[in-house]
Amino acid sequence: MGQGQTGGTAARRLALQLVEGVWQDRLTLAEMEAHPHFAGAPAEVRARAGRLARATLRQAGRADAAMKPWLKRSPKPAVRALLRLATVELMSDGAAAHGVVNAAVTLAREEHAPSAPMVNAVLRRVAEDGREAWEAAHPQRLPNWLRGRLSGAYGNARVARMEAVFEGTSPLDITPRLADPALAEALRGTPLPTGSIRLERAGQVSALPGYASGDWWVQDAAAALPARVLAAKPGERVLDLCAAPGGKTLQLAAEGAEVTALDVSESRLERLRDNLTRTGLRAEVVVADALEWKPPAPFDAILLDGPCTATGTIRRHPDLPFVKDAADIRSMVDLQSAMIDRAADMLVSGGRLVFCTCSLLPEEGEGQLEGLLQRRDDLHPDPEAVARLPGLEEAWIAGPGALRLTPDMWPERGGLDGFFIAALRKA
Ligand SMILES: C[S@@+](CC[C@H](N)C(=O)[O-])C[C@H]1O[C@@H](n2cnc3c(N)ncnc32)[C@H](O)[C@@H]1O
Repeated sequence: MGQGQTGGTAARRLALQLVEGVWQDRLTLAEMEAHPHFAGAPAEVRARAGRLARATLRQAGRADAAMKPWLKRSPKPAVRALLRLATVELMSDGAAAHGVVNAAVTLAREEHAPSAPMVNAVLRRVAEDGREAWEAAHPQRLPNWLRGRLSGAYGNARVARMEAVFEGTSPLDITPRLADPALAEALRGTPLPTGSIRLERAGQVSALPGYASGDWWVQDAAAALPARVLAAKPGERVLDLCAAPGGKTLQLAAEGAEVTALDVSESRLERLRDNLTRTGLRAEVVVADALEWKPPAPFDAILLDGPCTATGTIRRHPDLPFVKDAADIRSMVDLQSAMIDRAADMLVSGGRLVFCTCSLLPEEGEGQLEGLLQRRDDLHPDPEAVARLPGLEEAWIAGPGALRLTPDMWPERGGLDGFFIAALRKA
C-alpha cells in the first residue's frame, strides 16, 4: 500500500472516530480535536479527517437515502456511521470509488469483521447507482428536539431552507479594525453592506495579508452586528459582559471606547488576550462570574452576548444538533435572564444595553426581550440604535429595537449565522 493510501485510511479512521463520538457519545468535534489522540496525528491527516467528518455530519441524511435501496436490514450504529462516511465521500468528494470502498472495507475488518462483505457490497452499489437517490433526497433533517421548536417559530418551509444551508460550508467573514476600502481587495474578498468582508475561499487564515499586523479578525457577519448596534463612542466606559474569545471586545476597543472585557472562562480569555495583542487594541480583562462581579462604577454602555444553545451557528458547527438537546435550553434561558438583570443594574441612567444570543430559539431571544420588558420598568427598547445599523434590512427587524437573523437570509451572498439582537436604554 502506497503512502497516499495509508494516509487516506488513517484520515478516514480518524474521521470515523469523530462522527461516532458525536452521534454515539455526544462529544463535540472541538473536544475531540483538542484530545492528544487527534491532536497528535499529522496535520494533513487531521485536516482531511476534520473535513470528511464535517461533510458526513452535514449530509448523513442524504447518505442514508443513497444506500437505503441496498440495505437488507438496519446496520448497527457503528457500521452505519462507516457506511455514511464512505457514501458522503463517494458522492461529494470526487474521490476515486475503489479507494473509498477499499478503505471502508479495511476499517470494517478492523472492528466489525462480519459486516465487511456487506459494507463492500453496499458501497459498490452506491458508487454505481446511488447518485440519483442522493440528489433527490431532502437535505438532512434536524433532530426532532430542534426541528419541532424551529418549525413552531419559523414554519416548515423556512426550516427546510435552513436545513439546505446547513448542508453546505460557510464563507469566512472578517471584521476590519479600521474602515479601509483597500483591505477587501488585498484579501480578494467582497465588502458586505454591514461592514464585514467575505472571503469565499480563505485557505490558511494566518497566512492572509493583514493577519499578523492585526488589521482584522475572523467574525461571522451576523456576530459583528451587536457591537455595531451598541455603537460605542471614543472614551465611553463600556462593559463586554460575556467577552471571550473577544470578537466583540475588539470591535468596541477599535471604536476608542474604554472597554472592560469580563468572562468566567480563564482559558477563553487567554484567546481574548492573544487577540488584543495581535491587533494592538486595549481592554481591561476581568476573570469573574458576571452574576457576582461588582463594578467600581456604573457603565455608559453594556454588551451582553450571553451563553446560549448556539443553534444559530450550526452551519459552522454541524455536530451541535447531535450533542445538545432540549435539556440544555431551560438552564440557558434562566442564566440569560439573570445576566440581563445584572447588566441593567450596572448601567448609568440613560445608558445603553445590547443583549444578543447566537441562538435560533425564540426562548433565548424574542422571549427574553418580552420577559425583561414585563419584569423591569427601567429598560426600554431603543429602535433608533437599530435604525442606525449600516446595511440594515427590513426583513431583519423583529419589533421595536430588535433584530432576528436566520441562516437562510442573504442566500445570494452565502448566508449568515442566526442571531437575536435587542437594543435597550435605561431610564
Ligand atoms: C457567546 S460566548 C461569548 C462570545 C464573545 N462575546 C465573542 O464575541 O467572542 C458566551 C460566553 O459567556 C461566558 N460565560 C458563561 N457563563 C458566564 C458567567 N456566569 N459569567 C461570565 N461569563 C460567562 C462563556 O465563558 C462564553 O465565553
